[in-house]
Amino acid sequence: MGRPNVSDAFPLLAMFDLQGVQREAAELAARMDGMISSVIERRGGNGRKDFLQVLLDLNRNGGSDGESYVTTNQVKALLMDILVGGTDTTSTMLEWTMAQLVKHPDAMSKVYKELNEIVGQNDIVEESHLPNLTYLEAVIKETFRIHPALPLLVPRCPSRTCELGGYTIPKGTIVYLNAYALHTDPQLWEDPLEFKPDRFLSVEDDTKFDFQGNNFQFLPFGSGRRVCPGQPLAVNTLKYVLATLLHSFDWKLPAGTELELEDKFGIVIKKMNPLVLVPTPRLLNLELY
Ligand code: HEM
Repeated sequence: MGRPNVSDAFPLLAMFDLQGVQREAAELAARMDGMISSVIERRGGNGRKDFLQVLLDLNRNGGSDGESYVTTNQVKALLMDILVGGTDTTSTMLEWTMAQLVKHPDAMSKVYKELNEIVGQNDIVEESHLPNLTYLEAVIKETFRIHPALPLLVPRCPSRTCELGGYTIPKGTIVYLNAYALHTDPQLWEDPLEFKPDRFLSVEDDTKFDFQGNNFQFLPFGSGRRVCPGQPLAVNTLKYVLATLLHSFDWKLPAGTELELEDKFGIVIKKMNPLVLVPTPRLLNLELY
């Protein structure tokens, strides 16, 4: 799954399902539905208060207002959204960020310096450190700029004919928005293909390039009403996992190997070859591991 489907670009071909994507998707959806149903059945009412339990309580008892009720199918759809939307994207971005840091030792040293200052080598990374890791955040933004996980975002389809930038877009047209082209447009970015995290630190207004899609120059999570609903979770997870991996270990390529940054075309743009790195502990107190 996750590969491009020719029927998305040529809807007339959809009925033929030339690549078998629709059939495969239906089979996978049925398997995932089975998996999620069994998780829900096994959960019962064991008092754990996590996201699933909140949804199940709403499903079984309704909200405190007696109205905010969710159906079992809605619970399943939400879990499916998190699994499908949140796993490949986050792990892919983690891999790209580590690859860019290994490729750019200057940036890597600055991340280590920041971690030493903010966290310290006698401590482990806590959620409270994350807002102060500003250089790491710039590294993440620069990686998102050069490697947006979903370079064409989610396709749009206007429900009525509209005018946009002097073009008429007929009702029902499938519109793709090329975020990668915006992220690497030489009219918008200086040295667009160079990895330069500092560009995000030198802007005076730090909300100029936030992750929320308010600036059409930078759309790693899309924009508007289809903007990624998992954005805050994704950014915090990425920051926390990266900070912990980098703070705890030095990372080197295995001897005799070279790093390449080739990508593989798909709905989520992944590295062509998986990144392989060798970790060496760097914390002063081994009990922290
Ligand atoms: C680094 C991680 C992630 C990246 C780069 C990413 C990126 C995106 C992008 C670009 C879109 C399309 C937005 C648009 O077209 O305007 C999207 C949609 C979506 N994302 Fe994410 N996402 C990430 C993590 C997550 C997580 C953790 C979740 C769930 C917990 C999630 C759930 C979704 C869903 C459900 C949609 C579809 C929204 C809709 O069509 O209305 N994503 N994501």
